Amino acid sequence: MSKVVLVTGANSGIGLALCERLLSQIPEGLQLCLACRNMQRAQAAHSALLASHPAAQVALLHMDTSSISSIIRAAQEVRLRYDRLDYLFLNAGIMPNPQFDVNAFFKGLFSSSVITMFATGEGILTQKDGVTPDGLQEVFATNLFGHFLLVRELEPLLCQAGQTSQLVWTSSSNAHRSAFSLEDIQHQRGTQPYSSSKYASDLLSLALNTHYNKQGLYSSVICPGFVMTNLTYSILPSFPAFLWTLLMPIFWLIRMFTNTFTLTAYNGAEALLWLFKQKPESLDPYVKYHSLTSGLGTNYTQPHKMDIDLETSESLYEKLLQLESEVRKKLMEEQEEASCRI
Ligand SMILES: NC(=O)C1=CN([C@@H]2O[C@H](COP(=O)(O)OP(=O)(O)OC[C@H]3O[C@@H](n4cnc5c(N)ncnc54)[C@H](OP(=O)(O)O)[C@@H]3O)[C@@H](O)[C@H]2O)C=CC1
Ligand SMILES: CC(C)=CCC[C@@H](C)[C@H]1CC[C@H]2C3=C(CC[C@]12C)[C@@]1(C)CCC(=O)C[C@@H]1CC3
Repeated sequence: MSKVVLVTGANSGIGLALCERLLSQIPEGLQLCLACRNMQRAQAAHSALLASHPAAQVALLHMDTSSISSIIRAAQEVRLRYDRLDYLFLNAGIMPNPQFDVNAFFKGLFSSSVITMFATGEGILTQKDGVTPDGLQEVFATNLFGHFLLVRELEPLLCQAGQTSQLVWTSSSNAHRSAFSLEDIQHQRGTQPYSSSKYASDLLSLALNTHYNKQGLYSSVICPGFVMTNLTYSILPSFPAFLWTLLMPIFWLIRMFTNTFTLTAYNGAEALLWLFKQKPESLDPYVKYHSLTSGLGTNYTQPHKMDIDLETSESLYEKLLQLESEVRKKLMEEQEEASCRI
């Protein structure tokens, strides 16, 4: 039976590396669907995948995870195209306008928390968030809420009698409880929307397990480690990509002390691939699966307990359901208004 796999943010970085690795390891019986916001980049990714795997079944889907109407349209299209969905990789993510605190970085270098700093980026990164045309905070909408809505829209495919499906969230070691507040789930008031959105995805994954396991749907989270991708290049904007490459020897050295420096998208996708091969019933909903690379360059996956609890995850879930019904109502009103005008 052919497995249907949908990957958001599949045109670059970790998402694209996952697709490449899946096609290499599972050459037959895979239907890949690349869900991307930029169709030109999606087409380039499609061509690259087909160049190395000419017989592969790879389809493209336009999806902007920050836009409610785009998610609803894309999900409709998925329901028309496929009669099952085995894996949904919720990978698209942004970290807009990152601010790198150089002082905190140098202080951190000579402190006892130097390893934590390199492993999680804690204390050295903030971001300036924006607002989407739907009126949502951009990071929240892109990284979390759009994906939540997607899962809800694809429920009929994901929760079918007699089969299991897996959701896999690309979370981060930068997901900190301290950045998240139930009173401000969109992180309108803080300066760490990225960390907040990733912590929220850890919580949401737990809640989805609570509500959907009985229907055969399982959710897990991974951390790819520190990977050099478009997202990380933007952290030091005045630092062109080739200069990052020049830093590679330093990064390899740091990897001797923290195996979280996976560095390449191929390595970062390790835990995603590992999860693909697991029986979802055997996974621990309180655990984040980390892609790690040893000093000698060996890739492996390691589980780490997350700093999450059931009560907070349930409260977040309730709030997301509430927001979902609000945005759906608003969308209906807008559609009615538009049809009246015609
Ligand atoms: N790199 C790292 O060190 C780490 C990354 N992560 C997470 O890994 C995931 C992948 O990021 P990474 O590969 O590093 O970075 P990339 O920037 O290479 O990939 C991000 C992908 O998400 C897509 N995307 C962004 N916004 C949207 C949107 N609104 N709708 C649809 N797609 C969108 C991008 O599309 P486009 O090309 O159009 O921008 C791109 O394909 C993210 O969730 C990130 O938070 C987690 C921990 C560490
Ligand atoms: C020598 C030198 C210039 C080191 C680079 C320092 C920092 C730019 C990186 C050290 C740890 C990195 C890291 C991330 C971004 C870049 C660093 C802060 C992330 C926050 C990127 C996004 C994530 O989801 C987690 C990463 C953790 C580690």
